Amino acid sequence: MSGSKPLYVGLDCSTQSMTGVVIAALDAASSKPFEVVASVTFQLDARLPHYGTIKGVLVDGAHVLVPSLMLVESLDEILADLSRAVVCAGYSMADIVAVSGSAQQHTSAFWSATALDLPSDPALPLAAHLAQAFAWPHGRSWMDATTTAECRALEAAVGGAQRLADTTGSRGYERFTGVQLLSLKAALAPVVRMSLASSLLTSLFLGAYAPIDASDGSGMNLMDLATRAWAPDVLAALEALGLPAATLLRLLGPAPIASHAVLGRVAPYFVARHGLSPQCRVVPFSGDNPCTLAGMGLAAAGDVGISLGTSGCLFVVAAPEAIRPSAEEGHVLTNPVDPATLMGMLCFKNGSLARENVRDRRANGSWSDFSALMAARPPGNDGVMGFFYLQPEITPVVPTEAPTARLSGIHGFDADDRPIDLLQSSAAVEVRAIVEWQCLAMHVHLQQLYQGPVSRLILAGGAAVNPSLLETLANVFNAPVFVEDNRVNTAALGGAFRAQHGVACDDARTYVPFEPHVRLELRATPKAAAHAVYAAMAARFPALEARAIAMQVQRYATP
Ligand SMILES: Nc1ncnc2c1ncn2[C@@H]1O[C@H](COP(=O)(O)OP(=O)(O)O)[C@@H](O)[C@H]1O
Ligand SMILES: O=C(CO)[C@@H](O)[C@H](O)COP(=O)(O)O
Repeated sequence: MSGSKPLYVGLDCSTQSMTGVVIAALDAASSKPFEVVASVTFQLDARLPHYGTIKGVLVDGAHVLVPSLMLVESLDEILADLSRAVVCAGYSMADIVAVSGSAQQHTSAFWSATALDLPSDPALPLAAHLAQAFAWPHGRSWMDATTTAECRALEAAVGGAQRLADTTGSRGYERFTGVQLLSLKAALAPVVRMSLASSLLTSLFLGAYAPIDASDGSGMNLMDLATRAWAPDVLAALEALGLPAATLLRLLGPAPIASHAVLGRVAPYFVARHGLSPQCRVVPFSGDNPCTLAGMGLAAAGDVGISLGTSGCLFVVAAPEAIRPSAEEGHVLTNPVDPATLMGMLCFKNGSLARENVRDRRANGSWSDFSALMAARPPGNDGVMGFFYLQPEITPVVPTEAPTARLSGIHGFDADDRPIDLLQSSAAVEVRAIVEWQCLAMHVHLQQLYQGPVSRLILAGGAAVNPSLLETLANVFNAPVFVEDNRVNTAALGGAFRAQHGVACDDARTYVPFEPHVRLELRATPKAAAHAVYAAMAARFPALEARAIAMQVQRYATP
């Protein structure tokens, strides 16, 4: 039976999980602009154990990899789950007007076939049919940090880190595609085309290699932020470093496409296998952070979005004249729902997995024990501060030639800034230290990227349910904390909004403003006394962070 309302699908293929959300657009008379009719999710490790991933990735020496077929299979699986949920809700998959979605940013896949060929038999799973379609079984994860030398070489070849940032929105970053491809330059012969995780999913839906969208394209160190085409001077610099521009352009495909474009209709395979309508439109997938921004409806000046997924990412929307890409840290990306504005972003790698490390060592693997330990110490931890580089960190950029893949360590300081061993402190001290460090790092580094006021924080991601984390963020930033009130994955919801927005733009044959009408729920409010404590800690933070990093660099330099 058809539910008769138009449906839009948003998927989110993140580091550890795959999620699907279906929304129904409601008519103008309704008090709500949309309703969530289905929402399904699974963990990649548990659902697809044959790929052997741990928390969504494979580690091979210093490299962090993602099996490309796992991404393919996760699409087939989530559509099967969604189709059951949609029918249960009284709708049909044929009611879906458009699909779009989000994927972990920067993660790559390398194709070997000249054209993407989907199964003609709908009974055949996608992954079985595409088993030979990739030049290598694994692409590089966004967590791969092995390309520090390539970052510095590209920056130098372009004319400096600031020049690369001014052109592409970011200085050289290890996980970005341009430097990753540079490190692979000697091995690229069998590769016909590369996709980001986002454009891989778009390609599957279309049944043909899809262009990369401009928002995920701005996280590659390859796209000119102003023209939204592949940057000629970066291509020339890469050629000078031994990666021919012709090879690169073959791999990348055409210039990035506007994130609100409709690229075509779903391939017949999805009609026959999953019951989608042959008229169902495909709007390009984008990165999970741009989609989270869309799902939060982040628009007002002073709104700061924070995604607490595997990584921790902050973002703000700014007019181009109000935000300058920095050679120090952070990224400027295009806004997936508004071509006239940009998205400033900071990313921290030591987010959820670092907290889990402390939870497992100190709190019996239990988030409620973790919160109880937090509550056992006062805000400010009596002056104790920690720095938890359990994996090579993205922010701040380490000012050294040392490969960041090898920099790691936990560093503690007492109230007088003397080094202490946090592993020897009480469980409560270490638990509070990691949470306060993460919140302070976000606050202090955001000020480097964005100097405007912060009127509210809007949170998303798996850890946005943790009350002690939300309370600490409110107190550190001195701002109320909100979450989107549908209690579904915000990146997937943003994908569904983007599918709907793409259709509106397609129907109007022009860009139309994005109006998500998101409703937010207040979850934490700042307390003046706690904020005063954190303001004093924020003042100590830069010098202690520099000391922590210097200790790591020294450790690396000492054989
Ligand atoms: N109650 C909780 N408190 C803190 N963190 C949590 C809690 N529940 C889940 N998480 C964190 O959420 C993370 C997963 O978030 P999610 O947004 O699903 O990740 P991704 O989108 O990167 O796959 C887990 O690694 C876990 O540490
Ligand atoms: O590298 C980045 C952003 O630049 C990460 O944020 C990835 O996009 C992974 O996202 P999550 O799985 O943590 O949501």
